[in-house]
Amino acid sequence: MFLPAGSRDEMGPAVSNRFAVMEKFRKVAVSRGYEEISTPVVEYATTFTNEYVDMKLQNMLKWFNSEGEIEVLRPDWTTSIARALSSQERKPQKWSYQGAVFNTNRPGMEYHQAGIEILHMPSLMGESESLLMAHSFLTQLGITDYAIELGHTKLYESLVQKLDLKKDDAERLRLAMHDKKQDEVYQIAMNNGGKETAKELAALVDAYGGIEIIDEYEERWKGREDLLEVLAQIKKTAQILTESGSGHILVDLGRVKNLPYYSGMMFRGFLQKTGAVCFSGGRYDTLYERYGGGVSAAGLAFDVDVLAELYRDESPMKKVCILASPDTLVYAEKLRSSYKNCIVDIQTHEADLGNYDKILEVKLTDGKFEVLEK
Ligand SMILES: N[C@@H](Cc1c[nH]c[nH+]1)C(=O)O
Repeated sequence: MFLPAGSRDEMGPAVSNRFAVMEKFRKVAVSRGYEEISTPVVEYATTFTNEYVDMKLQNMLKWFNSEGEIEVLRPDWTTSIARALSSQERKPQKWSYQGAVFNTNRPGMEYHQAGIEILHMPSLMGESESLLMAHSFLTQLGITDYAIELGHTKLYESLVQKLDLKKDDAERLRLAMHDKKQDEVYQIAMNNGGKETAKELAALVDAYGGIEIIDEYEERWKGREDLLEVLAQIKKTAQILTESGSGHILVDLGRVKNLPYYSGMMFRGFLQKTGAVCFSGGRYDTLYERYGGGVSAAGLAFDVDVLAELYRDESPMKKVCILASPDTLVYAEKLRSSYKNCIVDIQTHEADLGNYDKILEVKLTDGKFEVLEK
């Protein structure tokens, strides 16, 4: 009633689990050599709607500023970070970040990401590091049953090039491909070009599953060096991940971009229990063209809300409660230091005492302090 539709308050474990996930992320990122970056939550809309990024204004939380320019609440970290880093030296860089992103399409409008961006690293190094970092972070969170899905923008895009598609049809086809609507993909392709391409694209809808799909497509695409090169990249990445003990690997050769700026390999992490996407990312070299020249760039972002929902503290601290009054508070405060690595909560008798491992009461009788265990 007192909040705009979609906005919500959070309290208790929903908040503490999120912070716990964020703390673990920070530890892993810092230990792998990432520097930290933060950009403002309010940006110009054009940072995200320009032709290089091409995100949809309709999904952004926006208003006019006093000069009549549209400002938005950050809908995407990757684009903001590209803006912020556009004038940096051209040498390998690894950045990590965490915070809210806003999108009117999502329930709650505000959601939380923790992510990494890797710049000026040779091809495959950025992709592999992103995924190895994901593995290491998920392992720290105790999540081992997840799958990594690998795809690449160039497969679908090079097949579609053979069609003569207007902008609207191109978007319809992309959506049909994204939703894996095979009949619709076939029809749109048929109406805009040749039967051969329609058949190839329809088949690509099903090119989803274990890594062995690559072998099948190596046969199918014999002689098409550009496509074979992409398959080789996916295969090499899968091999690096498998040899490093990372999650179960899947490929989706028919995957289309979920964000307009991807320009190479794309990846997602799925939790096997729920099927939820817990991270998403890819290569996006062309995003930097807006700022004067492409840059080798890859990264990914974790959905902190999805991870927080799963989070369980494996070794929770013991909870000690000390019951005190204004007369015994100073003594109780000193008593805290006797309980190292514990949560020490000073409370009064009105507190709910059901949730502690130990309850003590400080009593003052005839000028003497006494500690009683309850
Ligand atoms: N910004 C992307 C994730 C990403 C980070 N770097 C590259 N991609 C997203 O929100 O899904």
